[in-house]
Amino acid sequence: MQAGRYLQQRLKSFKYAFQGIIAFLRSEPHARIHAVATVLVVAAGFYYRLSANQWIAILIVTGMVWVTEMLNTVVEKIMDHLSPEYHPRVKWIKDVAAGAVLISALIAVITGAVIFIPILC
Ligand SMILES: Nc1ncnc2c1ncn2[C@@H]1O[C@H](COP(=O)(O)OP(=O)(O)OP(=O)(O)O)[C@@H](O)[C@H]1O
Repeated sequence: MQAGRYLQQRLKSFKYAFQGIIAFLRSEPHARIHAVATVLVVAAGFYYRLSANQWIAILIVTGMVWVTEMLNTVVEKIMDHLSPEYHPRVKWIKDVAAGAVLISALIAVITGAVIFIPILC
């Protein structure tokens, strides 16, 4: 009985998490750009038969970009909700969150270049 209830709760949590991913994809144009980029990179990975290590690198940096972008969006929404008017502290919070996205995107681009440039040249 207890185990059944526990499992039901976990399944509900998964459902809410999936609803969050769908909400993010629906409402954020950035998310759709990431989705297209992810599909292209994965297709290129299969086409060029990447090694296991190359796949691991691609998956880690791709995941990093998605996670930082989603958390950055959450930070923006929280701040817009709590403090819609201009405030230097809000600027700091949003800029640092955007900086996290920029770092993950730069690392992803560099990793992609390290993997795909030797294959293409
Ligand atoms: N309430 C605010 N107070 C101070 N600065 C803000 C505020 N809102 C936005 N900013 C500044 O504007 C920048 C962009 O904020 P915004 O919330 O529009 O994000 P964005 O990157 O344009 O996101 P999106 O494109 O998803 O709307 C922030 O990084 C910050 O420098």
